[in-house]
Amino acid sequence: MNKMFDFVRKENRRITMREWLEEYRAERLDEGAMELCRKKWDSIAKPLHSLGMLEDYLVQIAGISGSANISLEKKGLIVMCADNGVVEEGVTQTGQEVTAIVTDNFLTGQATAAVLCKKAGADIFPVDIGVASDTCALNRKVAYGTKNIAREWAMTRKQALQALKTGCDMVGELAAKGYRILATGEMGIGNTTTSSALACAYLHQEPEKMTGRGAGLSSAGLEKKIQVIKKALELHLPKCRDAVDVLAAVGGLDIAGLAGVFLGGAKYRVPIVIDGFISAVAALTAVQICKECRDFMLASHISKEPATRLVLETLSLEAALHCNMCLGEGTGAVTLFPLLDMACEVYQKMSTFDDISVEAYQPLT
Ligand SMILES: Cc1cc2ncn([C@H]3O[C@H](COP(=O)(O)O)[C@@H](O)[C@H]3O)c2cc1C
Ligand SMILES: O=C(O)c1cccnc1
Repeated sequence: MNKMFDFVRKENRRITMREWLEEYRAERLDEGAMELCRKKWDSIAKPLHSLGMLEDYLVQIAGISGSANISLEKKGLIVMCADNGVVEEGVTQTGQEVTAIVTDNFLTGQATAAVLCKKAGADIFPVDIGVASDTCALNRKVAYGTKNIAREWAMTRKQALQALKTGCDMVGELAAKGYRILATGEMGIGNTTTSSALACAYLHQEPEKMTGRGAGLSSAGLEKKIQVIKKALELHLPKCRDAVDVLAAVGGLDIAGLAGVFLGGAKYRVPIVIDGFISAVAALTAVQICKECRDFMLASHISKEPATRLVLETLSLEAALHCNMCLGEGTGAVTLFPLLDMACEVYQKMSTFDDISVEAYQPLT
């Protein structure tokens, strides 16, 4: 047994983090439930497939939950909050202390995602998975921030695995409490830098193409950010053996936690909504670890960060919203909730062709 890995209790026996990952199994979509859902849509008194992607989202949700009887009553947003050591390279417009302030604001209702959640009827679950100071969020701290990727690995492989498991377990806990759909969000100054680094590594792209201005970086700052990502990739990638190593080397605890949430979606049959660029990179990370978990993801919007399209294309996922948003926190993902609720209302409540008189649908002569 490798002493490097922590012991955790599972099913009355002790398994290592590594064994946890090896034992992880994604469920498969329920084709029967999807077919029933499609048939129900086609029976509703409206032109066929006229709600377009809204119908497709619900078909996918039926496949994920394993039932054509869809309910989105209980909705939640998991926000993974963590600091990123690379901030000391000057790759962001604001300082690291903003992470803790916004993290606390999720619970007081002052952060943007909290306002949107309230309006959308969703509960918000901020998780402190690695903020550099103590916060009021749910304490699942793996470390007080990561190391600077321009100099060393962001975290150890063990920490990356712990963060993955933390995210996966969160989905299990919320599924047990009746949550039927979960959105993903993050708060971590500097995490567009780590996201771009991961996207470059997984998609074999150059930083120039995959790097944007994050939360409002100057042109000089953007050039610096690209050079920092280049340096980190050159320094660490040759030593990485797999996707978890890449995550540990140039990622962050926020992204690792979210990747775990995506793995959890496929394990516990819960639809997980992708937010913007950072969340999409976490989804990509999860798919590098287990490709089947992709079927349990719903894309919400296309972030303004330039690499988002390529990441979503790689995942073969289409997003309904094109709002030019670039805020993070889960704001784009939560914005999809009211649309899904409206689709659900039509799906559950509208008359079918069988219910109504067919003559009413005959053209007037
Ligand atoms: C006040 C404030 C609130 C935020 N809420 C989300 N982000 C977003 O910006 C950060 C990523 O951008 P970068 O890599 O440039 O730091 C993340 O924390 C993200 O969620 C915020 C950023 C700021 C400044
Ligand atoms: O798309 C995102 O996730 C994003 C973009 C900029 C800043 N924060 C988040």
